[in-house]
Amino acid sequence: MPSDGSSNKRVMRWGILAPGGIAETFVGDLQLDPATRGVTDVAHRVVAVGSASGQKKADDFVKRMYTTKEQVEEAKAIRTYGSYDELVRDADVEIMYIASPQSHHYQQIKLCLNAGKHVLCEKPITINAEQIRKLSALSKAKNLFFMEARWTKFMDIFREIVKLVHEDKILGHVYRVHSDFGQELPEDHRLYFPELGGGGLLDCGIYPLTYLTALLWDHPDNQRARPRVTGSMRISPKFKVDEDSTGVLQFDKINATGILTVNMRVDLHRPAFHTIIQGDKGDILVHGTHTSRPTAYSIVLKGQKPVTKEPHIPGHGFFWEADECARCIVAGKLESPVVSHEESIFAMEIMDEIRKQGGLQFPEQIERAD
Ligand SMILES: NC(=O)C1=CN([C@@H]2O[C@H](COP(=O)(O)OP(=O)(O)OC[C@H]3O[C@@H](n4cnc5c(N)ncnc54)[C@H](OP(=O)(O)O)[C@@H]3O)[C@@H](O)[C@H]2O)C=CC1
Ligand SMILES: O=C1OC[C@@H](O)[C@H](O)[C@H]1O
Repeated sequence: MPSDGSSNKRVMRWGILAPGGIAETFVGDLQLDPATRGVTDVAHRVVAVGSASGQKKADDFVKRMYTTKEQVEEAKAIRTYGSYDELVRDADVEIMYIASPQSHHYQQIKLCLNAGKHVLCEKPITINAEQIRKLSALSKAKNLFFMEARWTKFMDIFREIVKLVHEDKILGHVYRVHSDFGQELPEDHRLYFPELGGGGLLDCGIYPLTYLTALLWDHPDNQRARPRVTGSMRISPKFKVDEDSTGVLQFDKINATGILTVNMRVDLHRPAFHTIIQGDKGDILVHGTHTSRPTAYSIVLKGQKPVTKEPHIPGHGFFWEADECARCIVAGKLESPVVSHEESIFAMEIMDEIRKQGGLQFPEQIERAD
């Protein structure tokens, strides 16, 4: 069956800008039949792919991603381009998925919005808060939907954990959330290049920050009151990016502390948990190879046997954010309440503050917001 399934569904027509590593995972998820996740109202179809490295790279991407007999048939209708300027002029594309390094997001989001396309852009949305503030205003002026691809927030398991804490209050008063992202990376990885917006904080720190934001900043009693922030960074003298960063967020209104840690030299979280939520009744430990993709959680209440839950994830998990984009666009919404512009701006303000205290500045050409 083609990925758009039955004709009753609203099929969103996607353009893929920068077909690299993560674009493969994203398109792989778009190809899954929505019925496998119980979705019947929306579906997805890639209609165009554009690579700045040449049309051949876009062609190769399509060949690699569309391999079954039905997919090969579907791929015949996909247009490929050797530049982003040509891609954004494709009149059939409704929404653009931007999958380039963060250094390029600001300019490319502007390109897409100015061409009249809705936008889903990979995380971290920009290099700093000034850039995302400007993009938020531009998307509203253009009447276009725009969202940071903070996919973790759309996962069923993530929503389940937040519900247990906020609505069911199973941990009682939450005093502390500590979330970590550690991964050992080779020194030729893009995260070792400041001109690509490298370093641990922006690229991986966004996930621990997502947990702190959902659980504490968005706690019903906190009402998005701003935390006090203390930041610390160990910047590599050789690579000029942060290899290890910490942010401590004090939420005085709810008497709670959020701690985010990130590291590019050691896999801190394997095989244990990466996030611990601690209340006066016990803890929730969140597991998964990556903090971005929680796969299980354990509830450890005082005096009770720990209980571990591991819900089935029917794919990688990117399709949920894609479904949200489709539904918002159909409903005429310019942003999603799940990853709002306010939340993306808040995250970049926290990152700015940690970088200020830690002493990390990126090259001027990627910090500018003009
Ligand atoms: N949601 C998630 O789980 C993940 C998200 N990400 C995010 O996705 C984005 C892309 O990451 P990833 O796929 O690993 O990146 P890649 O290194 O695979 O690059 C992706 C594409 O970006 C363009 N690109 C790469 N290097 C450069 C450069 N030096 N200058 C200009 N353009 C470049 C190329 O596009 P072209 O072919 O057009 O030249 C390339 O195909 C990042 O923002 C990252 O944070 C990354 C991993 C996981
Ligand atoms: O978003 C991400 O998640 C997985 C990591 O390996 C990657 O560096 C990061 O960009």
